[in-house]
Amino acid sequence: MDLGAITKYSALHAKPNGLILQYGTAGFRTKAEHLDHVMFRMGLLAVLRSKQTKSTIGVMVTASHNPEEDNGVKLVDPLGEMLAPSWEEHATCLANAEEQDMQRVLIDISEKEAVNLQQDAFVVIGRDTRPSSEKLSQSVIDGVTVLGGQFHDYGLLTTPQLHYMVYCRNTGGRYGKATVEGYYQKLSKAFVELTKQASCSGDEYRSLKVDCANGIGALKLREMEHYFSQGLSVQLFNDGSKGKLNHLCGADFVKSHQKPPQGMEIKSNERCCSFDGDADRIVYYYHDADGHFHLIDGDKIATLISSFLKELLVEIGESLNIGVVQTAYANGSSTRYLEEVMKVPVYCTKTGVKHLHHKAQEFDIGVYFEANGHGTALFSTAVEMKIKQSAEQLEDKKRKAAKMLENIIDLFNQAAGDAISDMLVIEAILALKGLTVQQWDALYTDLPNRQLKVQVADRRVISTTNAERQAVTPPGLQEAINDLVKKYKLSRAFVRPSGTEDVVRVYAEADSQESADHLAHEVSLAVFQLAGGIGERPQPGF
Ligand SMILES: CC(=O)N[C@H]1[C@@H](OP(=O)(O)O)O[C@H](CO)[C@@H](O)[C@@H]1O
Ligand SMILES: [Mg+2]
Repeated sequence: MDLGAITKYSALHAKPNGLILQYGTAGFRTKAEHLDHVMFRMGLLAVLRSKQTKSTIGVMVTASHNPEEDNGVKLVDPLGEMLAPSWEEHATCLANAEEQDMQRVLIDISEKEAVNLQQDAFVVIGRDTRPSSEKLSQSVIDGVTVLGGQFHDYGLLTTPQLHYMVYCRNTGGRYGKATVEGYYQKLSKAFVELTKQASCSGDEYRSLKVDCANGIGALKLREMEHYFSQGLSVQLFNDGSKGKLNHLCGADFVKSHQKPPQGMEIKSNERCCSFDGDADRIVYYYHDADGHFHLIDGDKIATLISSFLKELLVEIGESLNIGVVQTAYANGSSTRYLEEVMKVPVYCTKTGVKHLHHKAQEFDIGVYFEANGHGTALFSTAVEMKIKQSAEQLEDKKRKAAKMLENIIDLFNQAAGDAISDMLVIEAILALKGLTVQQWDALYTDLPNRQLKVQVADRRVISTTNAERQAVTPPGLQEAINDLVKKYKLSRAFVRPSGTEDVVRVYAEADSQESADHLAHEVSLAVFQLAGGIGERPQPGF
């Protein structure tokens, strides 16, 4: 470690005095102008992690669905997954060290993690389309080079594409080729094969309107579209040519406001979807003949996918264990449908995809989705091998189903939730099953629900248990919630401190929108009173 060089370069990426940031659910995220030193230091950290794991590590510069002025950074571990929790702590320490303490913190991390500093390091970098991203990714590169690491800068990429690259590079190309071209080819080949097998859907089903949140998804989908145009034609909206990133559009806007994005004209019963700013989330929606908006969120996507996979397994005659992983935000109707109608076991984890991803790895086939549309399906190596064999050995109908499953496996991005990959999976399933968007929506009816935010002095006063569904502290809060929930039918409510914003989130659902709204409001008041609310008391009405 050339400590002299590190100190010299670090001074060029100086940390603003007193600024403290946390490596949160999705890495560091804040106003772009506060992030230069964090980027440089994450370049350093990625080199240490790469040396320690003897693998390629990824660094993604993005702030996903946040406003255009924000930015962020996260590290991607060897198999394309999120950074290990112990390294999240190192990331926080390193990002917050004052200039004069930097060297010591770097040495501490190296010693604690037994990093062999003589080991080679390789880091791959990607960035989204924010105006600040190019310069910030250059700061990451500065950090990588000053510690003697080698790197490949992919430039503009969706977040899941970067996860894919890392996974490919660390598995000797078995997962796919670590190029954008390789990504397009792998997914498109699987998709076109699948749609060729679809007999029951006419051309009218094969087109889709896509709101790209004025982000990277637009660029990448445009590059990719001709690879799969045989199976699907996409019409892009909010492609970044005029609107602002994530402003009044994108998956997060559509899900949280439960209304269509601006800048997209929707005719009744047309199938539409929205990506978020870095294209790792997707939600679907349509207007019915009466002009009512219908949202099809991550829960319904998980239901469509898991029911299709289950049907294929039955046809092939394989009894593999399949599980669905959700968070407390999953609509109660979806959980009930999965468990009672589909007879699929459902598990609930804490919020944040890393928790869902890890749980999903426990099954032969694990399908995980957050209600907001971030998710994918994971297949164990044994399952992949078994299905490949079946696709060659079995007879006729069974072989056809095995072949279909083989292609579906290839179509999923198993490194991370991926809007483009999920979109193609959904389109393939709808085509193969001959389902319209309305028929898909009709699988079950969502319980009306409401999400609210409450400002408190210190959100850490709220601690939770049971996958965040019950509050342990402050005293009396859970009892108050229990009493309120009892007043409504089919009701459920919980509160938790957000991991990405300085707020407490309140979630409520009940048998009518009015009840869900009332319950959410009453729970907000309880939080305000018992957990140190600040500012104006929560007001009714939305
Ligand atoms: C209710 C909700 O949607 N929460 C989001 C949000 O986390 P919070 O910890 O709730 O702020 O951002 C996370 C990162 O993008 C995402 O994983 C999660 O689902
Ligand atoms: Mg995102």
